[in-house]
Amino acid sequence: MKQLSNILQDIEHQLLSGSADVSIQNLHFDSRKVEAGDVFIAVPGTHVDGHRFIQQAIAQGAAAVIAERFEDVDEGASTLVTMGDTAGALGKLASNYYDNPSARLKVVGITGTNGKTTIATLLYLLFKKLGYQAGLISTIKYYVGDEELPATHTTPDALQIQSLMAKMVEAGCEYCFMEVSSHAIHQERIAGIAFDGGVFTNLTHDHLDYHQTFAEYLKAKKKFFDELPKGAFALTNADEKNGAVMLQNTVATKKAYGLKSLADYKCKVLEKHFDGMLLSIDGQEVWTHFAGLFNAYNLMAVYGSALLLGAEQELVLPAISELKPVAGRFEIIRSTDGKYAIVDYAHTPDALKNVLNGISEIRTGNEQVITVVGAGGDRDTTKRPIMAKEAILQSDKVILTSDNPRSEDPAQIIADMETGIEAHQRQKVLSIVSRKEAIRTACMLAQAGDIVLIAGKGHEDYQEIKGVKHHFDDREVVKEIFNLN
Ligand SMILES: CC(=O)N[C@H]1[C@@H](OP(=O)(O)OP(=O)(O)OC[C@H]2O[C@@H](n3ccc(=O)[nH]c3=O)[C@H](O)[C@@H]2O)O[C@H](CO)[C@@H](O)[C@@H]1O[C@H](C)C(=O)N[C@@H](C)C(=O)N[C@H](CCC(=O)O)C(=O)O
Ligand SMILES: Nc1ncnc2c1ncn2[C@@H]1O[C@H](COP(=O)(O)OP(=O)(O)OP(=O)(O)O)[C@@H](O)[C@H]1O
Ligand SMILES: N[C@H](CCC[C@H](N)C(=O)O)C(=O)O
Ligand SMILES: [Mg+2]
Repeated sequence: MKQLSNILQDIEHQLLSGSADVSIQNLHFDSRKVEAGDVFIAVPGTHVDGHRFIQQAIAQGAAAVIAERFEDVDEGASTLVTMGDTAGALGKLASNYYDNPSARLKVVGITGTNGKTTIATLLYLLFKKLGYQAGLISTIKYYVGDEELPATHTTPDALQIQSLMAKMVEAGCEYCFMEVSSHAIHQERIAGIAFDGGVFTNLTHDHLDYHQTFAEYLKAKKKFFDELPKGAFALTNADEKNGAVMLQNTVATKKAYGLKSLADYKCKVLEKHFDGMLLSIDGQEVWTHFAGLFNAYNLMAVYGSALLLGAEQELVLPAISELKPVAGRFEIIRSTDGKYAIVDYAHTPDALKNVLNGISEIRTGNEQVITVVGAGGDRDTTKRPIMAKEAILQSDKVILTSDNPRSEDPAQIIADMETGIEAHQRQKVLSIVSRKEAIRTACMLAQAGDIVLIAGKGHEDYQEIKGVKHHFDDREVVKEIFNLN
């Protein structure tokens, strides 16, 4: 059993009352989970301040409470400790609690607006192919070696991260690949992790509801690289305008991948097809099962990271050649009469533009592109009209529909998207609130050879309407319409 003093190691704090030599059970930052013998850490949140729940945690038998301040608190039998920034300390406390698992793993964090899940998942699969045990923390799933666990967040809270990493160490993993979201950086969910590498993909419009301005969003992403330790690598996208900015103040070893600009890891696209691309990576020809130029970038991030982690090029390239697309990322479903549906998780203007670019690159003739797209409720509203605009620019027909409306009125979200449409484009657009009906209509409008892009939900197997998650899977809906299985 752990003592409170064990978890306070190397963290500046003041003991306000009680003893640090008290035995402790579990750590919690949610008072509702506190049981006798646990430690409650009060952190300021985005909705309420966790400091409001200190008395409740004490009443539930907390052995200790760690907070930035105590106001009108009757400590009872609990030890009280104060420290400057509890949100920042949470990860370190948890790391101490689990015997610093990240120091025993090679941890690579991937950040940027788009491509994180793809790169993290492909790195996990690549290192498994190379014969290592690895862990994955990503939007779709968490993996501890081969054990699959449901994902709650792209980057979960600090306690969950450290607990997952402890399980990875226990399962014999050597590597951990994790997505690092801007929310996680801003909320310090990643504090206390000993990173061995950081990867930057790109920075485009998203999450401005949370970060308010693009400059703040950029600052959050950059903080990740600013705080990487010496000895770690910082791998960036040389062709992205914010790529160099990200590494401006890092002490980590700076490296870059790219297709156009000067870079340490270089790539050329030799051939583009529906079922893959032929790439030249550092002068070596590699067939890949990925379509879309953006995936050449993702694969270069994977390749560069693998080499920086010490893997050998002659083993990495053949393994890359065997990798397959990640669930719901440019997933192609073909009907028996020759129509193509592509299910893709593009839920930002830039991702939508890129995925449509990807489709344009492989169009051979007069195929029509019909795009079905919505936008999530309770999320950045400013991206809605821009997403509609991007969809129209590269589609012959667009059906605006619902994504996850969450607490919002789906018709209003569609109306917000419609403001991005110009009068002369109106005849190209249909609005259908039911996502199933929207997909059905698109598939009916399509002729043999045509491409139906179903964007926004990718791997998701639910649709959240008025706070309730209903089972819904774009891929299942398409297969039913195409009479497959
Ligand atoms: C806006 C946001 O990011 N919120 C996250 C945040 O919660 P919060 O700050 O809002 O919590 P709060 O309700 O204000 O409560 C503050 C504190 O009081 C505590 N509390 C609260 C009530 C109580 O009775 N007792 C108590 O102790 C809470 O446990 C918390 O510690 O901290 C929580 C714990 O880490 C997260 O679960 C929660 O994620 C919410 C659910 C969420 O939806 N987040 C999304 C936006 C998110 O993080 N997304 C990114 C991906 C984005 C992307 O790149 O696409 C992700 O990494 O998943
Ligand atoms: N490198 C890239 N550049 C631009 N767009 C991309 C890139 N990689 C993927 N995309 C597009 O973005 C979508 C989301 O990809 P992915 O899930 O890998 O990103 P993510 O960063 O994990 O997103 P999230 O923040 O939602 O977890 C894909 O379905 C594709 O349309
Ligand atoms: N991680 C993103 C996922 C968005 C997926 C899209 N389908 C939506 O619901 O908006 C978010 O939570 O903003
Ligand atoms: Mg992701």
